[in-house]
Amino acid sequence: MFIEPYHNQQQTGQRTGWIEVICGSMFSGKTEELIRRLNRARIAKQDVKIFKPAVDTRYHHEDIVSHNASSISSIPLKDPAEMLSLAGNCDVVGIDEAQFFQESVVEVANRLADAGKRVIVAGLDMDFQGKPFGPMPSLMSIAEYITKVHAVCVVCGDVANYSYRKIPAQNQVLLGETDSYEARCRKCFHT
Ligand SMILES: Nc1ncnc2c1ncn2[C@@H]1O[C@H](COP(=O)(O)OP(=O)(O)O)[C@@H](O)[C@H]1O
Ligand SMILES: Cc1cn([C@H]2C[C@H](O)[C@@H](COP(=O)(O)O)O2)c(=O)[nH]c1=O
Ligand SMILES: [Zn+2]
Repeated sequence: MFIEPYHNQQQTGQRTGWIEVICGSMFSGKTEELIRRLNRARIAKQDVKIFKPAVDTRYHHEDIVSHNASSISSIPLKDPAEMLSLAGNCDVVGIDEAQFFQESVVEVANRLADAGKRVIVAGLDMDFQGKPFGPMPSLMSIAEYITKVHAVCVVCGDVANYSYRKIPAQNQVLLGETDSYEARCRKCFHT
């Protein structure tokens, strides 16, 4: 269980920012974990801003919705640079489906953290071919904290870290859920 780190701000008088990445396959609980952390921040009376790529219209145009139907409202964006102005004076920035943003989201996350904000990023670390997805490897490189969550392999019940595509499409971006994808372990992904 991830516990919010304690950052002593008394000594410097300045807020210290940082970046957390939540990664894993589809159905691994990334969105649930993101929502859990953001809800806890709100309980702590922190001002939270939440963003997702405009391309992700799967369950809802604006809300972030988990496969288990928990949800939180968010602002859909085409360009990650918009986060810099929209974040304003907030304490915490949440970003879901980060794999769909351009590489510039890496610089934006750094700038938000440098400005003293806690930045929590969730996204797929690998695509359906088992290849690193979009800006996720770079985001993991610059993050202070990384949490890899796991699904359950629907074939054998083992720990799953791959998103197996059930249909023949070869383009990297293809929105979908259980209709097009299933969580699989290493062995079942490759057989
Ligand atoms: N194969 C699976 N392994 C684990 N959870 C699954 C699986 N299939 C469906 N789920 C559901 O998905 C939920 C996680 O959803 P979500 O947080 O949206 O995951 P992610 O954002 O990583 O795709 C689980 O709590 C569970 O109810
Ligand atoms: C593996 C893979 C996934 N996608 C899409 C499918 C879903 O719409 C999202 C992932 O959502 P989740 O919250 O992690 O379940 O990404 C894709 O476009 N390409 C892929 O290779
Ligand atoms: Zn398996």
